Order: sequence, then C-alpha cells, then structure tokens
Amino acid sequence: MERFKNAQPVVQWCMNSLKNLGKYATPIGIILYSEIGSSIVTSVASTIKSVLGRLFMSRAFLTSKDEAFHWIMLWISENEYSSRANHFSVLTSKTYFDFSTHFFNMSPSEKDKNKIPVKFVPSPGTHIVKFEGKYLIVKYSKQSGGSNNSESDDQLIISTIGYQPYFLRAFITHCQETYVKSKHGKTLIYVPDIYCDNWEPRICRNKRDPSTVVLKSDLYEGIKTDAQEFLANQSWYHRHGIPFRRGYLLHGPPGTGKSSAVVALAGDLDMNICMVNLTAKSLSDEKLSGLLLSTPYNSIILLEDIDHAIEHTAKASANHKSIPEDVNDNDDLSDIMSSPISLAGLLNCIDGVIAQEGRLVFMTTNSPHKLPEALVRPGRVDVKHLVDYSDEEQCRKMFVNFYGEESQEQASRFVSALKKVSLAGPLGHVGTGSIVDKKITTAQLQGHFLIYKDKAEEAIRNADRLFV
Ligand SMILES: Nc1ncnc2c1ncn2[C@@H]1O[C@H](COP(=O)(O)OP(=O)(O)OP(=O)(O)O)[C@@H](O)[C@H]1O
Repeated sequence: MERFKNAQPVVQWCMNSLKNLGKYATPIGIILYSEIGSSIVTSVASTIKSVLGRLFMSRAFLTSKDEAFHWIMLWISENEYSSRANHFSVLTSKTYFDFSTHFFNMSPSEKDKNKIPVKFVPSPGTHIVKFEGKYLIVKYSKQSGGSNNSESDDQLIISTIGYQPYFLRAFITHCQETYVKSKHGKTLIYVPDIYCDNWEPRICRNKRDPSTVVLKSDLYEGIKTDAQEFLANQSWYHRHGIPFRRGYLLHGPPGTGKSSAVVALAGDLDMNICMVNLTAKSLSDEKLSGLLLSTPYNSIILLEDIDHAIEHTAKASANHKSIPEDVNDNDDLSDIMSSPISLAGLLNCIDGVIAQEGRLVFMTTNSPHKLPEALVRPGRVDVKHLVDYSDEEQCRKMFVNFYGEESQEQASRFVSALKKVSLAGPLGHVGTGSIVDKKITTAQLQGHFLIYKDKAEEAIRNADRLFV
C-alpha cells in the first residue's frame, strides 16, 4: 500500500500530461499524419515507378570513360533532333574539345574565312530522340567537379519503353556503325584529359599517306610488316606464354620523321593513336597505369621524347628535398621537383604484370644513350630503328613528292647541287661529298621546299641555303 502511495504523484503527472496532450492531439496528429503519409506515398510511388520502370522500360547506362558514350553523343549531334532542340550547347572549332566537332567539317569556307563555323550539340539535361520510329529518352549529365576520381565522368542514361533490350541494343549498334563510318579515312588521336583520368579523342585527322613519309628504303615497310605479323599472331603468343605486346623505339635526330612514321602506320593499319605526355603535372604512376590499362580499342600507344620523361623521373627521385645542381635558369623548377611518375612506375606500365595485352607501344627519342638499360630491354623494346639524316635517295624522293612525278630530272639536279656543296668541306677543306655527312633532316628539306613552293628551279639554285 505504501508503495502505491509513493507512485501517486507520478500517476497524477501522467494523467495531466494526457489531458494536455488531448489539447494538442489534432495538430500533432495532422503533422504526424502528413509527414508519415507523405513519406509512405513517396516511397510507394518510387517503388511502383521502379517496378514499372523495370517491367516496361529498358535502360542503358554509359559514362564518358567508355567509347560507346562518344558513339551516342556523335549520333545525337548529327541527328535532326539536334537542329530542332531548344536546349543545346554551341560549339565552334575553337571551343574546348568536344568529340563530335571533329567529325564535322568545321573549317571556314574559302569565301568567308572570318566566319567561324558553329555546331549545335545536346546540352546536359534530358533529350527525347527518335530512332526507327520509336522514342528514346536520353538523360545527359555532366560532372564538372572531381579531379582524381571517376566523378569527373559525364554520364548518359538512355531509356525506352519496352521490356526487351533488343531495340536499345540495336540503337547502340547503329550509333557505333555511324561512328565507324564517320571515322573512315581518318586517324583519331587520343590524349589524357586534364586530370589524366580518362582518354579523350582530341584530334581526328585525315590518314597520312605513308608515301609522304620519306624514310630510308624499306624502313617503313619493315616496321609495318613486323607490326602486322605481331597483330596476326595473338594465339601464337598465348601458346608460347609470351606477353602479347610489341615495343618499338625510333631514335634519331629531331625532324627526321619518327612521329610522322607512327601517324602514317596508324592510318595504314586502321588504328588510332594514344599519346601521353609523361611530364604532365597531373600524371602519377597510378594514373599512368590506369590510362595504359584502358587504352581505347585498336590503338597504338605513342610515348614521344621518352628520354625527357626519364630525365624528369631521375631528377625528381634524386632531388625530392634538394634542388638539383644541373637546373639552369630556364628550367621550370616546380616541374623538376614534382616529376609526375617514377622510373619504376613507367617500367611497370610498359611491361609489368599490370600492362595491357595486345598492344603496340612506340617510343621516340633524340638521345637513345640517355635511356636506361631496363627500358630498352627486349619485352619493352623489341624493335629499334635509327631514323637518320637524309641520304641521296630521300632528298630525291622529298623533291619529287613536292614538285610532282614529272620533276624527276630536276630532282637529280637538286641532289647534284647538294653533293657539290658537300664536297666543299669546312674552312676550304675538301668534304666527303656525302649528303648524309651534311646532316640535313627531312624536316629541313620540307622547310626549304616550302620557301620555293611551285618554284622547283629556285629550290635547286638555292640548295646551298640548306647548309646555312
Ligand atoms: N621523313 C620524313 N618524310 C616526310 N616529312 C617529314 C619527314 N621527317 C620530318 N618530316 C616533316 O617534318 C615535320 C616534323 O616531323 P616529325 O615530327 O615526324 O619528326 P620527328 O623525327 O618525330 O621529330 P622530333 O624528334 O623532334 O619529335 C613534320 O611536318 C613532317 O611532315
């Protein structure tokens, strides 16, 4: 009984509280009702939407990391929808890269050279396009933030009515075919985006005709045959347990046609080129390996001036804290101190357990002696070629390429003029008469002929200017 007496105030307090609650019951009820009710309605609606979506819609998700993203964007840009869309982005040929621009003829007409051509492409948002009489909803979202994660990817969600995915697949296949057709006769050059997260197609240029790249006889053909043989023998490599990769090193003086040969080869083999600047500040070992593992299908990897990258890695690893002694005033110190990649990282990426299979890697350098043994060992570099100063035959071919087949006789006179100059050695001494000893590069020859465009005789008369 005593215990109940003690509990009396508590019971009284509870009774009072209930009474007071009665006063507020209606507003609290409304609030609770509306809050709970609306959340129930929202979740039921979204469940129904998602169930209906799954039952009656098919959907494809793509990010800009994937090549298919670009096929779709190109198709939409070229589709008549884009000309009618009231929600679009405007691109000019000077605009920051957008894949589609390179497939349009964006060069100004001869008549109106000051008028920059304009192209309208879909802007981020939702677009409705028609394909084979059916509608597709394309949701395009652009992520502008992130620097070092996949959040910087643009995203496409394509939906259409119908449970069966065939229509959507047919649409994507059609976009791919359109892309392949647009690319016909062109070489696509990919470079890493500014964060070095993904590849982006940067240049779409007409294929370079291999006959316009004048190398020593059979050099180009030798490289091409080797590459073709490699590409055709995947199963042989697998059978023998040899990694299916082939590395080439083209070395020689600047302006002798090393990069031009790779561009011509890519066109000849109907491949694309992925070019990495190994000294880019935003690159790192991880990013480089990520990039090399995700090179777009059917691409040649081109690492130009590899000796510069090696120099950078060496300086940076030796000088993480101190300033290198051989830095001169023109060097950008921050570049040297923060070399983006390490030598070990580079070697691993080119040929390590993480290296992608089935690829051609071309490296070019002016200073092969600066390359570490480990870089040029077989497996990383399987084929080495010196691309040297021009010989007689190259001078003749360059002349004929410039002035036409009918200029054969003039080409011989041009070569004689060059030999005559070669016979006069330095300071009145007799020279060897060998054109190669005069160290003329094909780039110099090109420059000379450009001065005397359409004036073959003047190019011959002034041949000695090549040696000034
Ligand atoms: N062998 C060649 N045949 C035709 N054109 C050439 C040749 N070599 C150089 N050229 C021309 O000279 C320019 C530079 O050529 P390219 O970039 O291929 O030389 P490179 O050897 O790669 O030079 P670098 O070592 O400086 O990178 C280009 O415009 C190219 O057309």
